[in-house]
This record gives sequence, C-alpha cells and structure tokens, in this order.
Amino acid sequence: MTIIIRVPCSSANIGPGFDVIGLALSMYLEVQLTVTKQASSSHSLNCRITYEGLNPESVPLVAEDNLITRTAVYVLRCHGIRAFPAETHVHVKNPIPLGRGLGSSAAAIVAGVNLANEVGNLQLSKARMLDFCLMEERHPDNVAAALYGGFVGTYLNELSAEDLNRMEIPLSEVLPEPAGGKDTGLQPPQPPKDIGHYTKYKWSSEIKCICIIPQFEVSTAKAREVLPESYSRKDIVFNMQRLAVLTTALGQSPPDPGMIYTAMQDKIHQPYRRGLIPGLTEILQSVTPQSHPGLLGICLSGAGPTILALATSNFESIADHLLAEFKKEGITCDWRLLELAEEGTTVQRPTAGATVQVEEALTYASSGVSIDAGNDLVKGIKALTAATRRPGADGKIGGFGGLLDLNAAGYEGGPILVGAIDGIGTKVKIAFEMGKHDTVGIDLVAMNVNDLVVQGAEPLMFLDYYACSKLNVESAVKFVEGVANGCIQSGAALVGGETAEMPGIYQQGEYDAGGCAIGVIKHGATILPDTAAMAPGDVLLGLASSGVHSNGFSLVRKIIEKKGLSFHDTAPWDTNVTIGGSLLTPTRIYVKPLLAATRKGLIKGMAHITGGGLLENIPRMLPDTLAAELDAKTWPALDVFKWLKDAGRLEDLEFCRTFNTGLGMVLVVSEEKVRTTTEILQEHGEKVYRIGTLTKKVEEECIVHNMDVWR
Ligand SMILES: Nc1ncnc2c1ncn2[C@@H]1O[C@H](COP(=O)(O)OP(=O)(O)O)[C@@H](O)[C@H]1O
Ligand SMILES: N[C@@H](CCOP(=O)(O)O)C(=O)O
Repeated sequence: MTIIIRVPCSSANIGPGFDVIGLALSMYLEVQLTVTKQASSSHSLNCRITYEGLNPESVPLVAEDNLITRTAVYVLRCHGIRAFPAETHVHVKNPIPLGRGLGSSAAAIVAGVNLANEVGNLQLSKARMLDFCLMEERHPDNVAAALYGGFVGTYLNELSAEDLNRMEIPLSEVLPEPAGGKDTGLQPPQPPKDIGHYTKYKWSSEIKCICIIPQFEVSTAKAREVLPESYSRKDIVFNMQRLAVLTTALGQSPPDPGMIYTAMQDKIHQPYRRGLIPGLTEILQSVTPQSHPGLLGICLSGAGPTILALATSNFESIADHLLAEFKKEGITCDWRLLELAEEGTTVQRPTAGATVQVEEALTYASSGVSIDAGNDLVKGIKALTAATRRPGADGKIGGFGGLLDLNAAGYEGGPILVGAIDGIGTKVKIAFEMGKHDTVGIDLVAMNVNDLVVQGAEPLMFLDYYACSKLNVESAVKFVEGVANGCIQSGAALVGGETAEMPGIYQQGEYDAGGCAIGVIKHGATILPDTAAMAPGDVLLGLASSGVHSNGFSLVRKIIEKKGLSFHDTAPWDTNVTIGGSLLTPTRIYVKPLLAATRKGLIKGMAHITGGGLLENIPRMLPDTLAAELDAKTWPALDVFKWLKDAGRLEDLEFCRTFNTGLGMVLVVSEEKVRTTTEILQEHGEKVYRIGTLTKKVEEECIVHNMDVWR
C-alpha cells in the first residue's frame, strides 16, 4: 500500500509582507510512502530514500540527513517512536527547484511532518502539524501556505528561549545558527501549542503567477543574514501601508493593476537582498503595468532569486522581457506559469481512512508492560515460595492476598491473617505532572485493601513505603494525607511506614510508593473464594469503578502522548476537567460495602479487577471447571475508556485484558441472593450491574460478549 503526500511550493512575502504572507502555488513535491514489514533494515533509521527530480546532487538519500525524513523522525520521536518501521521506503518526486525562493524547504518540512503523521498514525490536526513545522522553519509564511493552501496571512506566537534552543529540533535550513540538530537520545519535548496562526485571503481567479527562476541558488539562511536587525519607522510604515491594501486588492475582481503594482513595493527585505541577486533592483523596475499590459505587480519570491510577476494576461511576453533582463546580467533562467494552489497539502490513501498497514494497534506490552511476563514470573517463583511453607501457611501464591492461620502457627485462638502488598504503578507520573499528590495515597491503599476484602478479610492495618531521590516534605505529607484518607475509608490503621531518599535511583522530583495491608478472617468464617460452592447458573455482579483506577497507566500515558496531548489539556472525554485531573480520580475502595455483604454470607467469590482486566482477574476466583460468561452491554462503557480505546486503537481483547472497562469488582452470587446482595451494596453507595453468569468451562475461562459496545 502506497500513501502519497503532495505539498505545493510557495512564494512568500509578495513584496511588503516579509515573513507574513504566502501563496501556495501549483507545483508539487510528492512523497510516496510504502512500508514493507521486515524484521530489520540496513538503512539509516530503517528508511530507504529514492529521489527523482530537480537538484538530485543536493538531496541526501540518508534518512538522518534528508530534510523530509529527519523532520519526520523528529515528529515521531516527539511521540515516543525512535525510527521508521522496518522497512520504510520514501520515494520523492520533486519539481521544486531548491534554494530559489519557492519554498522547497517549507514543502520538505510539511511533507516530513505529514510523513510522520502517516507512519506513526499520529492523527495530528493541521494546526498541530503547523506547530511542528514552525519548530523547524520559524517564519510561518511558506509553511502555512504549503500546509493549508491558498493566499494566507500569518502570525507567530513567539517561542520561549528554552524552546528556541531545543537541541532535538532538526537543523533548520533558514535560521543562521540554529541550536538544534542533535540527537540527544532523549524524547524531544512536544512543541508548544498554537505557535502559528493563519487566515486565508480571497484570491482573484484572473491572477496567474509568472515565476522567473534563475539557475543559481540563494540559501534562505544567507538571504536572512543580510537583513538589518532594525528598521526605520518610515520603512515599516511604508510596508504596512502597502500590505494593508495588497491583501484585499489581490482578491478583487477585476484586479486593479495600478493599486497592486504600488502595493507590491517593499523597503524591508528586497533592497538588502540585491547584493545576492545581480541586477535585482533594475529588473524589478524594468516592467510596469503601463509598459507591459496585463502585469499587476512584481517582487522577489521569498528570499529569491526567483522573481514573481503577477499578471492577468500577456504572460509570455512579460516572461520573455524578464528573461532578457537577467540575460543582461549573464544569468540564465527558466520560467513557469503557476496558479494558486487552493487546496494545500493532500494525503492520498488507497482507501479512504486507511492507515499505513504496518502501524499496529497499541498494546499494553507495546507501552513497556507485559502481563504475560508477569504471569511467567509467578509460575517461575511458585517453587521458591512453596519452599517457605510453615505451619499456618502453605507457601502458595497467586491469590489476591496471602493467608496465614495464626491458630495453626501456634497462636491459639488467633484468626487467619491475610496480607497484601502493592504499588500505585505509573499513575504517580500523572501526580508529578499535575503537582497533585494528595490522591495517589488513596490508590495505594485501595490496591491493597481491595485485594484483602475479596478473600473476605477485614483490613486492620496498613504500612506504606515512600521512596524518592530528594525528600520534598510538602509533597510527601500530601502523599501520606492520601494514604490516611484511604485507611479511614477502609477502616485500617496506618501503623507505620518507611521513607527512603535514594538519589540516583529515582528521577529528580519523582517518587515511588508501595504499601502493605494486613487483615483478618475470623475462624469459622468462609475464606473466599468459596470455589466449592460455585455452580453453573450463579450470577456475576459487577460494581462500578471510578475510572481507570490504578492499572494500565503506562498504556494510558502512551496514548496521551501519541495524541500529542498534555495532562493539562481539557479531557476529550469530559470537557469539565483536565486530562490529568480526570485520570487522577482515586481508585474506589469497596471494603465496607463488601464486608457488609460477606458477613451476611451472600457472596461466593470476588475478583478485584486490576492489571489483567476482567479476562485475567475473574478466573482467579473460579474453580477449574467453571467459566465466566459476561455481556458487555450490561454495564455502562465509561467515556474515558471509550476514548482511550479509540485513541489507542486498542483491540477489544487487549482493552479488556488491560483495563477494568468500568467494573472495579466482580462478584459471584447465587441467583436467590442477587436481590439482597444488590440492595445491601446499593445502600452503601455502590452501582451494581448484573453482568453475566457462570457456565461449565469448555475452553476459555472468561468470555465477554458484545465487546463492540466499547467502539
Ligand atoms: N525535496 C527536498 N528534499 C530534501 N531536502 C530538501 C528538499 N527541498 C529542499 N530541501 C532542503 O532545503 C534547502 C533549501 O532551503 P532554502 O534555502 O530555504 O530554500 P527554498 O527557498 O527553496 O526554501 C535545500 O538545500 C535542501 O537542504
Ligand atoms: N519570509 C521568508 C521567506 C523565505 O522563503 P523561501 O522560499 O526563500 O524559503 C524570507 O523572506 O526570508
């Protein structure tokens, strides 16, 4: 499958509008993209480049050096993708002469950003693409015209010194000494949002563009070096007066040659560039609407050396005259008659909506976390833990919590102790980003006490472990505030903890936290799950989660990053909150409602839906002979999950194996106890859904029907 990206060339300034106005013109750079899946590639950054067109000697075919591909790699790296997929073939067809003032570098940069968008399936908006273009080509006139097409006026929000000096931005062709161009090995920061703005002016359809293209190059960087740092008020006013008239005059029909010719005069760049283009002033002055009927105006195209003459007729005779003028200076030129390219950059995919096929849907594993590896570890250490068995504890692992019978251990009359240990995972990264530390402690407690309660245990005490590079007392206190809050919600006492300062292990300003809950089950009470009591036909009840809870955050962060969003942006799934604010919603603590129900002997088993989602956690409470059959239509799909699934293009099974999908707990209850159980849980504020039943196991342990409701 080949995707074709077409970017028009552009002519900037049109006389007085230096760095402000641009025209997209009907000569197109074409980039053909094909990805053939291979294990590896011998080409730089996995990308093979071929080129046909003008100035082949000046166009590097190494992806690290070529402006199109190095722009694409910059954009990909901003999204956590280090290189092209192996193997990418980029074929470039380029009729735009390089270094002539027709926006060849702008076209290459715009093509590169679009290339990354296709290869990485980044789904960037055009406005966001403009931001990426402007990190590289810092004058907006050419890139805005090339991207959006038409006759555009632009302005730029100034970049901060920090953003100006980013090392990871590819070397620009147009800045004298750009800071960037270095691969620091780090992920480049996302560009600031909305750097560039544009408006489209009307363009009179009678006007055509005669481009006289001398056979020598003037690099834009050099043509900017000759410009002064400051201008007289007289010259600025001269240009502004003309620009104000020109932008409207070029949209009027019929165009007014007298007005346009005068309005295309300039005092702030052309006079200074004449040293680079022999005979420039004389050539510009050699034609007028009077001497050459049909001519509207004449100027330097961009930084030159191309001359742009706007005309409504007599194109050939105007061109012949200008070619002869250049000839007097000993300069040979080509000429082209171009029209306005109204459309801007286009991307042609073989079928509408198709994406580069090699682009795979995100998976939890692709975000760096492997559920399978975790399962393999449990298998691998089973024998080791079994060797630690002692009276009161069988040394088996794999349950939600670990059990020790104090009575059997020699403490006569003592209850069964249940212990759980867990962390918050990378949800803490969002706390760092948002500077909000008072809720992740709730998550920490929740992850532990919810694991205890599913065994029927009442959590009694909690200990936390907080490790950082340098202790920030304020955020650490906030963190413990969250832990204490979680303990109060679950009725556990916070009896101790540990704070560790470990410079060199953690990144500055960051921390990690773990915690351990201990609870008890009275002798005589049922230790859950009561697998022996479960039978086909038993009902599965689901309790609503408060959101993503505390699992799957590596994937969440990857999706947010891939979409080019910041945690401070408005949440696409809820415009009342920021993304970070919404994602920091603490994990729901189910201890009190579930203890109320278990004490009445209503529940046969419970699964805390954490990493591994419904598919991996529900089977943990079932006997070998039974399977869970769920209908996804029976509980609401939370908007946050729908968005994550769509934005990450997560496949149904992957989604269901990573996230809680809207259910934080799943219970097994016999049919006759469904009503009472539901009522008790609802009295405690839970949202309860009847989500499925237990069936005889044939092959799969957990089957979810109608997963298409999440799409
Ligand atoms: N199609 C292309 N492929 C690769 N690099 C390109 C392409 N077009 C332009 N460039 C790069 O841009 C440079 C010209 O940029 P610049 O001096 O701004 O001139 P222009 O006025 O043509 O934009 C070339 O020397 C080359 O490095
Ligand atoms: N406003 C810029 C335009 C440069 O255009 P190019 O086509 O020469 O790259 C300038 O005048 O420097």
